Amino acid sequence: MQTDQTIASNTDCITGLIIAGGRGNRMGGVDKGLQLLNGVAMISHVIARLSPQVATVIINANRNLFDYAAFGVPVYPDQNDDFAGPLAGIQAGLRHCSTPFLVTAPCDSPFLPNDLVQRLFTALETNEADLAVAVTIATTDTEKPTQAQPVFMLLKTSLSNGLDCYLQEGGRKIENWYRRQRFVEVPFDDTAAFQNINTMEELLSVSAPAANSN
Ligand SMILES: Nc1nc2c(ncn2[C@@H]2O[C@H](COP(=O)(O)OP(=O)(O)OP(=O)(O)O)[C@@H](O)[C@H]2O)c(=O)[nH]1
Ligand SMILES: [Mg+2]
Repeated sequence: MQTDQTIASNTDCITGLIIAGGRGNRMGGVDKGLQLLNGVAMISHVIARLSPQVATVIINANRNLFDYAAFGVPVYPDQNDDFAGPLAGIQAGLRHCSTPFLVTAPCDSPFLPNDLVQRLFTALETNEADLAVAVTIATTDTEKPTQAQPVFMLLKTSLSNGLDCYLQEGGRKIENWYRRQRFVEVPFDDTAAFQNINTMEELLSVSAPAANSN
């Protein structure tokens, strides 16, 4: 059984990487992590949720690096400036990670679960995997029964060289990469916690309930 002490020591060996290196095309090309949600930058919501779950937090961003640095955590851009996708952000995170594990989360999912890291870590250890990925379970019959949430993953830092090779060879798809590893998919039934904000309409619609709530 997992005690408070083992959970605390697990936290010590995990760095949290918030990936904010995208172009934000669907939001009109803005830097999504810096957009305000209920008066606070989206990345601030992610930092607040993730930091209690890890030893230290780092940010991957490709624009407005000084603005991101103002949140008080180290900021690292992708190795190249070709916007190669989230795996390039994970590569940057792995390069600057000094713990044996890295957990990743995107900057545009401000409601991520408070038990994300603990559940990914437990599944990784139990299954003797090198990588654990969150998967959400659909609540209605009409949706796909499960949906991988691959930007939410916990991985061993030792996968860094293999990821370098995959990117070097032109690999870009995060699912294709993680499926080549010893991986485990970890089901989460709270789909709302993984809500992803990609457009201005979505940003406004998630702000509204909080503003109207009593
Ligand atoms: N480091 C890095 N992260 C990226 C890149 N492209 C996307 N991401 C990140 O991957 C995650 C999911 O991407 P999207 O939601 O599609 O974000 P996006 O690419 O900024 O948005 P769109 O341009 O509208 O697709 C977010 O955390 C993005 O910041 C990239 O080229 N480099
Ligand atoms: Mg997104």
